[in-house]
This record gives sequence, C-alpha cells and structure tokens, in this order.
Amino acid sequence: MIQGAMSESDPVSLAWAEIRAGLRRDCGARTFDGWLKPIRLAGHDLDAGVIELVLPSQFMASWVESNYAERLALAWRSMLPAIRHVHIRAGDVAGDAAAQTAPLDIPATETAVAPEPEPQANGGAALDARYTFDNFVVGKANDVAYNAARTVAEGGQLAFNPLFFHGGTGLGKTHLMHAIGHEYRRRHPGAAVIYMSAEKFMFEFVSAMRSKDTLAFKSRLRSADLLMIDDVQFIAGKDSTQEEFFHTMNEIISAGKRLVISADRSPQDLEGIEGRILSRLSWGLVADVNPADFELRLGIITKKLEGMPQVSVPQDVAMFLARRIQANVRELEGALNRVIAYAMLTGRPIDVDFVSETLADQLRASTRRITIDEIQRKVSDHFCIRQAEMTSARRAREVARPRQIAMYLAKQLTPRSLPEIGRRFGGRDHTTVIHAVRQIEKLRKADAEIDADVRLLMRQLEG
Ligand SMILES: Nc1ncnc2c1ncn2[C@@H]1O[C@H](COP(=O)(O)OP(=O)(O)OP(=O)(O)O)[C@@H](O)[C@H]1O
Repeated sequence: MIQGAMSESDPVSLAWAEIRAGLRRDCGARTFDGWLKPIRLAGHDLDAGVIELVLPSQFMASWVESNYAERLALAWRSMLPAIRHVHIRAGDVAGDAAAQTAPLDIPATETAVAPEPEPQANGGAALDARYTFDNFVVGKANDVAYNAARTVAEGGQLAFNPLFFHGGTGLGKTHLMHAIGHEYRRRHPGAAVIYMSAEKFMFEFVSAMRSKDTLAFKSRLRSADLLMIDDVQFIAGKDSTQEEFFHTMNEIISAGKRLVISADRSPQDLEGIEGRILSRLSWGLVADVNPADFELRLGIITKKLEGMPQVSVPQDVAMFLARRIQANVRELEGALNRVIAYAMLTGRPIDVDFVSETLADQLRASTRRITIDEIQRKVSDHFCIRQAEMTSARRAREVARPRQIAMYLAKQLTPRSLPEIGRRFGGRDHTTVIHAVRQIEKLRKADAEIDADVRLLMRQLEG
C-alpha cells in the first residue's frame, strides 16, 4: 500500500532529502531549480519497493521521466536498496509553495507535513520557517555575521547599510537571511520583507523588460522595508540586471530601508560585478561566514539532534561526524540524515562502526589529506623543538618522545606505509616506526598527559 504523509524523521523522507541534496550538487542550480526542485515525494510502499514522485504538470513529469528517471532510480536504490521502482507522474503537489524554497537537505518538505509558507507581501520567496536565529549555532566562524544579522533584524538605528555576507557554499548565509526576515517581521508586524535570490531578481527583471512593464517590478522591490538578495554572484556579467540592481540598492539605502546581500565571495573577488555596486557593498558592513571549526560542527550536530528526541546518537558518534565531515554544514547535515535514515531502516544502533560503514564514500571524499610534513611541523611547534629534530639522530628524551608521537600520528592519520614513514623521519627503519607506534599506544593508556597531547594534536591536524 502506498503511504502518504511522512514525518520529519522517517527514513524515506530523510533519504529523499539526501537525494535532493545530491541532485542539486550534481546537476547545477539551473537544472535543479527548473526541473528537479518541484518534484514532491507523494508516497511510498517499501514492501513493494515503490516510491511515488509527483510534478505539478504533465509536461514536467514527462521531461523528468525521460531525462532523470534512471538517475532517480539509482539514487533511491543507493539510499534504500529495497526500492525497485520509482514512479513519476503529474499530480497535486501539496505544500508546493513552501517546498519551493525549502532547504534541500532537511526533510519535512514533503506532502502534508510541509510547513505553511508565511505570507509574503510584495513577492519574493517565502521565508523558511526552520531558518531562525534559535536554530542557528554561533561560533568563531560566524559570530560577526550573526551579530550583524541580529542588529539588522532588531530594527534600531543602523550604523551600517547594506549588510553584506560572504562565504563558501553551505555555510549558513541563506539561513541567516531568513532568520533576519523572521525576526524583523516579528518585531514589525506588517512590515514589507522581501527575500529573493539574485537569480530570481534577474529572471523577474528580464521578464518585466520583455513585457515592457518594469515599473511594477521596480516599485514592488522599492517598497520593501527589508530587502534581502541572496547569491548576488549570479548576476556577474549581466549588465542590464546590474544596472537595475544598482538603482534598487540606492533607492533602498537612501530611503533608510534595510538591505542585506550575500555572495559566495568578498567584494574584491566578485568578478564581473560593476565597480559602483562593489563600492556600495563595501560602504556597508562586510561580514564573512567562515567554514565551521570542530566545535561549531559539533554544536550544529548537537542542536539538530535536540530536535529529534526519538533518535539516539551517542556523543562519540557526534564527535566522529564533526571531526570527519569538514566540507560544509550542508554536507554535515546530509551525513547525519543519512546515518539516521539507515539506522531506522536496518534497526541497527548508531555507533562509530555503523557510521563509518554507512558514510564510507563520503568520508573518503571529504577527508583532507594530512601530510607527514604537516605532522612534523605541528608536533615540533607543540613541544617547542626545532622541526629538524624530527629527522635528526639525537636520542635525548625531549626530542625522541615528540618524534615518536609524530611517527604515531603519521601512522594513524596518513595512508603512508611503515617503511615510507621511517624514510621521512631521517631514513629510519620500519621497525623503529613500529616500536614508536607501540610505545605511544602504551603511553596513551598509562599517562593522561601524553594522551591529552596526542588528542589535541589529532584534533588540530584533522581541522
Ligand atoms: N551555524 C549554523 N547553525 C545551524 N545550521 C546551520 C548553520 N550554518 C549552516 N547551517 C545549515 O546548513 C545548511 C546550509 O546553509 P545555507 O543554505 O544557509 O548555506 P549558504 O551559505 O546559503 O549556501 P549557498 O551559498 O550554497 O546557498 C542549512 O540547512 C542551514 O540550516
């Protein structure tokens, strides 16, 4: 029997969230937004191995069927091996408006459980109910951006305008913008808040030009009390859109309204964007959103798990994920979703072995390559000895012990063979490396201080 509505954390919804995130990564924003984003998960029958997907029109359903059926089937099978058939059809797409802007890697966009979109006066996209300040974890990587976002949202006198966020993909810029929108609206009921991607800005502007009706477009945007334009790098090289964008910026700023803009890089690095736009951006507050460090990654996992009280994930698993998935927060969330989905399906408890197995490919791909040179440098710095001691013949304890620790770390954190490690430590024999590894293993059990040193070094090296 095909089941309909699903809850946020049922395995099929989690798998679907993960598949959508993968499609977005692989197919590019344009194809994804045009054809794949509107797909809704309508139901499933796991016993029969069937998944049912719907699109808002027959035309779209046929297009997706002919171009993506195979890929979708493969993706489903890789997440849930029991799936044998993915049925694609046109139909009523419940919750569509909300799902259009919902993030890809968080479930709950589906069918009856889709969050109601907030009313969006003046167009733009609806704000996503899950992107709030409460759900945003603050750390060193994003505290400047977070504080600036709060300031804009609170609505008092602004010492800066616009606020410009920049940072790599999946680090929380869109989340912060939606959070500003929610908070500003909460404090100023009835205010006109517009959030829009720069791509949508371009699309709407070009459509308005074609139908010779740019006036409505201009006045709609300029009536905003808070205007937020995401991913402005998309309008690089688009001259007439940039012209309009520049005037919109000016109007909003000179009317004392609030403007928030984001891009994937800093104003200096935004190639193909007019100088006058860049200098306008630089007049405001430029806040970077950096890759999350270990503590922040752990905080984000912990926060997500707080929202899923029915799921039990031990602390060492949370730490393992935070240590190993370093690329960005979107991937981290995706990995966690995947682990939970698999665990629910297989009924296996979530421990480190289970996670390593489930995420084997992702872990291989996202592991940063740590070099022996890096290890030698870090260990020498830590113990305040010269790096040359790593390869020297001196056997005094104050250099021999750090050298052994470095050999141990080289064995644990790199794929290098024992003879190769020996060679890189001043042409030592592989038996010397084996001895060092055993020695440090023994000392870690017996001496808490050495164990703490090794842990700290590992954490620093693994980012
Ligand atoms: N500090 C954080 N706390 C909680 N969740 C976060 C944090 N940073 C990012 N996320 C989550 O990571 C995911 C990706 O974030 P978001 O979409 O905001 O990234 P982005 O920087 O806008 O990326 P892109 O440029 O690709 O659009 C979202 O689900 C978001 O909720």
